[in-house]
Parts: sequence; C-alpha cells; structure tokens
Amino acid sequence: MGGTFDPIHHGHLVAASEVAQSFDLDEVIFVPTGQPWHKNVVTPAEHRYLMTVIATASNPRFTVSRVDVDRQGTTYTIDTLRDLHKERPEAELFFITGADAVAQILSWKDVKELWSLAHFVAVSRPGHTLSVSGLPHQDVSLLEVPALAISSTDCRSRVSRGFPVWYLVPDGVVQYITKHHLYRSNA
Ligand SMILES: Nc1ncnc2c1ncn2[C@@H]1O[C@H](COP(=O)(O)OP(=O)(O)OP(=O)(O)O)[C@@H](O)[C@H]1O
Ligand SMILES: O=C(O)c1ccc[n+]([C@@H]2O[C@H](COP(=O)([O-])O)[C@@H](O)[C@H]2O)c1
Repeated sequence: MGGTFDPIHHGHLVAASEVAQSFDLDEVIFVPTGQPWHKNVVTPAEHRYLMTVIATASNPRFTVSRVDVDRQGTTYTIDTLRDLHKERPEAELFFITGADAVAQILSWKDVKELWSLAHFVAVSRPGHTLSVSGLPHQDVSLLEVPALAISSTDCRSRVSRGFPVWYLVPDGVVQYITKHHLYRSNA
C-alpha cells in the first residue's frame, strides 16, 4: 500500500487490513512515498516513515518498506513495483489504492506497464466514487471497506488549529506528532 502517510491514519490501516483479509495476503507492505510529483509534501520522508512504522508495529502481517524513501528523485509507483519485484522475485504483488487515487491512475507514469507488475485493489472511501471505468478489469479489483471519513489533510489541519487527532490516528502517532511538533503551522 503506497501513500504519502502525512500522517498515517486509521482509514489507511482499516483499508489495508480489509484487503489483506479479502485477498488472503501474507503481508501488507506500507510504502511511504519519497517526493511525489502530484503533491507538495513538506513533512520530511523520515518522519512519515517513522510514523508508519509506529502505526503498523502491532500487526505481524504489516511491514514498512523504505524503497521510495531511499530512492533519489521523484516517487513513481512504477519504480516502487520494480524495486519490490527485485527484492521479492517470487511474490505476487497487489497494489492497494483508495477510490480517489485509482481515479487518477491513467495519469500515472508508465501506466501501461503498471498492470503487468501488480494486481491493483481499489478500496471505497467516503466522498469518492469507486469505479474501474476505463481501467483493465482483469488487473483492477474493487473492495468496499468500512467507511472512515478521515484524511491526512484534515489531521494536519486539526493539529495546526489545536484540535485533537486522538482516535483518528494511532496513539503512538499522536505522541510522535506532539514530540516532533509536526503540523503546528501548516494545514
Ligand atoms: N479514509 C480512507 N479510506 C480509504 N482509503 C483511504 C483513506 N484515506 C486514504 N486512503 C487511501 O490511502 C492511500 C494513501 O493515502 P494518503 O497517504 O494520500 O492519505 P490521504 O488521507 O488521502 O492524504 P491527503 O489528505 O494528504 O491527500 C491512497 O490510495 C488513498 O486513496
Ligand atoms: O506513479 C505515479 O505517477 C503516481 C502518481 C500519483 C500517485 N502515485 C502513488 O499512489 C499512492 C497514493 O498516493 P497519495 O498521493 O494518495 O498518497 C502513492 O504510493 C503514490 O506514489 C503514483
């Protein structure tokens, strides 16, 4: 599951858990982005990576990969999948996205090659229509997951306005945000 994870929240974790269960996955690898081309991310990748490690630590099926954080330059999923294939040549890869992300997928780099590297699973998300219209049906599955209207944007905004994010993100992530003074002034 790729994401900016700025910060990781319970919407991400529930989506990953539901896909793991429904597709009988051995492992869910969370892959925090380095610098995505489509977002102006100001929080250093190392903070986003560590929050993802903290959030996933209690689930033995969840792991976190540094492939995107450690690669120089802009993050593209085509590179993420190539790197994961090199690391795990025997693995059958699934890439988990939300309804909003999959709706943009035709604009992603080397999209035609993406389908040969992984099966894509798009999960429902409040406020977004889940659709595979225009996408190769054999390569993309849809999954309805419990609706959690949580976004990282809203979490950042709440922290910057002095509102709590308890129960929107895991407790350890709240503590990390507080300790490192994240999101105090940016929404
Ligand atoms: N509440 C949610 N329910 C289902 N999927 C989600 C949810 N939040 C995020 N996702 C999906 O998780 C992946 C990573 O999301 P991302 O890290 O960009 O979080 P975000 O909440 O969308 O962030 P931002 O608000 O900064 O855009 C994306 O594919 C996104 O669609
Ligand atoms: O490869 C691309 O061109 C591309 C464009 C937009 C998003 N992605 C990936 O989609 C995942 C979710 O992105 P985001 O912005 O919702 O965090 C993340 O792993 C991004 O690297 C990838």
